[in-house]
Amino acid sequence: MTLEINGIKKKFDEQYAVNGISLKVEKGKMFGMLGANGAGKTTTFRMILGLLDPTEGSALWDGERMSYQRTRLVGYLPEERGLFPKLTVKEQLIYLMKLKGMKTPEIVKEMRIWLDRFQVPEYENKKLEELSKGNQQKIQFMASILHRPELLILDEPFSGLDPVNSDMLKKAVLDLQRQGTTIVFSSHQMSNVEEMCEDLIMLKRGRPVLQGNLREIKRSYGMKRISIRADYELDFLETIQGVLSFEKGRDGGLLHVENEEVGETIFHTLAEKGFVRKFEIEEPTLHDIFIDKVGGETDE
Ligand SMILES: Nc1ncnc2c1ncn2[C@@H]1O[C@H](COP(=O)(O)OP(=O)(O)OP(=O)(O)O)[C@@H](O)[C@H]1O
Repeated sequence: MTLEINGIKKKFDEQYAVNGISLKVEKGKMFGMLGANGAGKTTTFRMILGLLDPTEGSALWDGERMSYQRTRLVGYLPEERGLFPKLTVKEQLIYLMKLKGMKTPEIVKEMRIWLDRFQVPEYENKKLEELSKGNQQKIQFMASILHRPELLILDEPFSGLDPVNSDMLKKAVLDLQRQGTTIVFSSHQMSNVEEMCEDLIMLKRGRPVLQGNLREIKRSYGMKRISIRADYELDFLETIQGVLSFEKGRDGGLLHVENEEVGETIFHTLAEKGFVRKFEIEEPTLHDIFIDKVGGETDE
């Protein structure tokens, strides 16, 4: 079972929101979709789910387009959370999961397992509006997975969660992956993608600007980051050719340079000037790469 997207495009009012994305996610893999606001992530998800028709190209799960008849196969955590504030947790999960073809006793059983796991068993009969935003999100997550989908699409699952809840959700997502669920998720928090995904795509204005295996991307990315500690003024580093940025720290700084050779030049320059307490060349973080590729701007 594979998620396969072939040259997908979506045009709204003469403008392409998604403009030629192709990718493959094998069963049991976790795939990250990154991009600034408006880059086309949600539109891509909606096409995978069959909620929007592509203008061109196709999105297939296990060789077929997603359709209402195949709804049980997929779970979706939408970015604009869609629960009923006046219904209790139990009422809405029963309503939503019946739409996925589950029966009430099975829903209640699974719901209790997950409420326990999320340490909120007392919420079963509470109205959604009585819950904090973070706890509402746990319920929304449950609504995307109680039916044990093969393919799980999570649009910004960690937004608005405190570190404890974020960790709890992260563990739950990783467990589902271990059990064989194929997961695609978007996040603005690069550290989560870095921790969880092997493969990713980075979008800018609906087009891929980077795609592939995260480790490979980092290894082969020209840009490097260098942490320096030295006892003398380092401002001159900014003027060296190939230096992309310099953030001054208390007794040193963090440099981004075009490539490793620039790093070597800097090392020799520093060594001639005096004692260097620390000089470390590292691969860029995903955050560095995102800023480099997408520029930190929004696409809207
Ligand atoms: N139904 C629609 N009609 C017209 N334009 C749309 C529609 N849906 C999305 N767009 C436009 O398509 C572009 C991509 O939007 P999309 O929601 O897919 O981005 P995104 O990457 O999910 O952004 P965010 O990170 O803010 O959620 C935006 O410019 C948006 O305004």
